[in-house]
Amino acid sequence: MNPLYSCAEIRAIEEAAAAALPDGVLMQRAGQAGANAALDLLPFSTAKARVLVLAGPGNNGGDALETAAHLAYAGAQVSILHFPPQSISSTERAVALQRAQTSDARFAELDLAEVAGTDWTLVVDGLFGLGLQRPLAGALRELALAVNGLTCSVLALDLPSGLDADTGAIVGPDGVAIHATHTATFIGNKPGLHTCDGRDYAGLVDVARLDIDIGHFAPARLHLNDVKFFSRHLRSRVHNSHKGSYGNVAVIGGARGMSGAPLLAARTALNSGAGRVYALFVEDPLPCDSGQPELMCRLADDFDMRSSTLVIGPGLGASRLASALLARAIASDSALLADADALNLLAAEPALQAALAQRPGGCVLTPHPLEAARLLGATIAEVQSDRVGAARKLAAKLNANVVLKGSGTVIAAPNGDAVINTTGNPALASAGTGDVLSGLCGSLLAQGWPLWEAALAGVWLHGMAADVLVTEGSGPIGLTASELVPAIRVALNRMVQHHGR
Ligand SMILES: NC(=O)C1=CN([C@@H]2O[C@H](COP(=O)(O)OP(=O)(O)OC[C@H]3O[C@@H](n4cnc5c(N)ncnc54)[C@H](OP(=O)(O)O)[C@@H]3O)[C@@H](O)[C@H]2O)[C@@H](O)CC1
Ligand SMILES: [K+]
Repeated sequence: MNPLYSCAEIRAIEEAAAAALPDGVLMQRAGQAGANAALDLLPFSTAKARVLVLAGPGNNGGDALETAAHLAYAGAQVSILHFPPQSISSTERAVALQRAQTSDARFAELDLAEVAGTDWTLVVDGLFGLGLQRPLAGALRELALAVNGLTCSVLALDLPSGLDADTGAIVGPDGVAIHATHTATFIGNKPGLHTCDGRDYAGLVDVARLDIDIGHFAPARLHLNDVKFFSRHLRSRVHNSHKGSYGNVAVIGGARGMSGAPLLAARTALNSGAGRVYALFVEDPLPCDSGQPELMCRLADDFDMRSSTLVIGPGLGASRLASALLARAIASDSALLADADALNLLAAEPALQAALAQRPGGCVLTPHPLEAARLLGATIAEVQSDRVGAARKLAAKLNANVVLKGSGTVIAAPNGDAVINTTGNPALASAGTGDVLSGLCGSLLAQGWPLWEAALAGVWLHGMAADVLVTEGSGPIGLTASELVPAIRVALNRMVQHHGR
């Protein structure tokens, strides 16, 4: 189910597979897979296609040389910009170079103006793959920038050069990477293609396993999110049920001047199926939500927390009252999700963190990178430079199911299992979308979902709703968090119709 492998794991698989195969076979297969992916992007009459192949000094360059030879044999006009190795080449790369040299591909001495000024049909990026050691600098940096200025398709072999395969961060500081429209990645899928800058730089990702025996692949601890991970909890509703069958959600937040956040979370909880939803305010409760009168607005201090799933944090503020409410919520036996200001209070109060970590039932935390950084005592840059690592660290530290939001949201469990989400788009980079996510996950918890599955499904549905709205033209520019609420309802009902029991 969509496993993701670290650089070290891919190297181990490749080594074991190569030992059982004749020399150079894996590179030949990678080159063939690269050529197949490239041909999919070329016009039917390949003779008209002008393809620029960038071949770096290592084995990624070897893949590119194999690809170039195949494309030339297929009739494309291929220009190779070749960066020979500084020291000894691998044998398979030397063979690939020979193959390219005996094909009709042209080894070109192109300057940047020619790269930028030619009407290429496709650029194939085989500069660097797993062996990138440092930021692209000098002429290579200028070349990457020139390629990024082109409007044609760009196919990255294994991964976009300049990107870290494990983290999805551009190798920096102040690094650059090739901005690919497509990536043909080899042996196994890689986390860096799906989080941080990966989603923007890798484009559409296709995995070529290179026919490696499945026995060489160890079970992965990191996956892409998949409906199969949570579909058994998608239940059709039974006729003989009532509002008490679908749980209570209490959203605790709404300090003075911040009533919108808990209302967004509460409306989402209601529209995603919770039986009763309370919007609880730190002070000055609204008499009701006129846009959603089904919600019950109350003062938080008076509320009995025992019979509801608790979503604490949206607009909670940082007052002593807010902190006391958080302490009560943590001490309760109820299912708990902490977001926004609750996370900031936690970061500021080690005693609350200790209480949370000892909570027998665990919890869900939904930090954005700044909130995660505060909880870890790190910087945002440190969190973003290893999102999966940061989410796992936080999950272990606080015994929590952590949803680290951002491009390629990471969901990590205390036991180290982690998932990167694949739905969602930049429309979600707007105010209130986090409140919607917390209300949605809280609603699933109230309906009996376990913490892990509620987090996976919540993140999936939230992103899916945004994707559908963007397809319909309501975003990504200007989509509002409120618009997600009915779209989530539709997405959830469709999923239940399709997968539910
Ligand atoms: N092994 C296999 O069987 C298979 C491997 N496969 C393919 O091989 C790829 C891995 O190959 P790889 O290990 O040779 O690394 P790769 O990414 O080509 O770069 C290393 C070279 O780059 C150099 N260099 C690094 N950073 C640099 C920088 N910033 N600026 C300038 N130079 C820099 C570095 O030199 P050095 O650091 O020593 O100076 C070295 O010369 C993998 O991603 C996949 O595509 C597939 O064919 C399947 C089978
Ligand atoms: K590459």
